[in-house]
Amino acid sequence: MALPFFDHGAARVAALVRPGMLCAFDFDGTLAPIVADPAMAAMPDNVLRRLLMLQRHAQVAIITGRALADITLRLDFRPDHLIGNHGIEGWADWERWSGGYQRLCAHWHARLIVALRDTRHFDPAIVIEDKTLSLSVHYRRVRERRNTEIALRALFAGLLPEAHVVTGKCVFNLLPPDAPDKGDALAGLCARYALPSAIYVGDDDTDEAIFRRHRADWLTLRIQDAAGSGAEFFVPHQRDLLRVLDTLLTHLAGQEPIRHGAES
Ligand SMILES: O=P(O)(O)OC[C@H]1O[C@H](O[C@H]2O[C@H](CO)[C@@H](O)[C@H](O)[C@H]2O)[C@H](O)[C@@H](O)[C@@H]1O
Repeated sequence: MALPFFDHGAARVAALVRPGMLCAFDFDGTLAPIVADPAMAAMPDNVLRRLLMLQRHAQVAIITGRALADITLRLDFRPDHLIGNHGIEGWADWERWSGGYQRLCAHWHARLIVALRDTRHFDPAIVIEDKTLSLSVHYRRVRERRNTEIALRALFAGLLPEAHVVTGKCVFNLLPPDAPDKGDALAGLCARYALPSAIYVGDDDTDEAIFRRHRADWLTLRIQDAAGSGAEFFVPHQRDLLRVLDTLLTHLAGQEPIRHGAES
């Protein structure tokens, strides 16, 4: 069970936070507030300012479910590491071995487009986000979410080869079954760059691939607690991210916390 970060996290932060560590974040719902239209998601300036300050003392990574082509356009800074498509995209050699994933996703995409044309069974507000190496099937704007979830799950169960389906916020993510996940991505970064420790902040089921690893050199934090989450700590709201970043800055740089308020 995850513990409230601001009540119970101090000792772990003091033990793990040190210069040169990795500070890694999910994007949607973590660095950027959730909005109804995925195309409108953006990181607020007060988050950007803190990430830039963090980069003076630590390496900053973003590990997102979005495609790299998409996330790159949404960032006004260059993170030290950027991994897309839930852990698949962004490695030095990923293009060499990702052709199979592209073909698989193109095949699923074609099947889903045909099936979703049947508006007796599927709400026309369902939207497929084609990310080349994975698909996201969004249903935020449908009339009946519960029925839509049931109908979509039945549709996905008929896909061959079978997809690895990860739920999210009004979305089903369809991933190649043998693809690396976010846990592999974070472990890969730590190993490749010999990083002394890592903190990871995420908000979603796709981040559980990191949370459930329970490594002593990782501190994991979920935005909004969830039953069964493997995260070590949680904070209740996305807006609490600012205080989390300030806590890290205070430990990394001995910096006075930034005042919270309208101008923060
Ligand atoms: O791993 P993440 O960076 O959190 O990406 C997860 C998915 O985020 C996006 O969808 C979610 O955010 C949208 C914007 O706030 C929201 O409209 C949608 O309902 C959410 O599911 C993104 O569109 C997906 O590709 C990511 O997989």
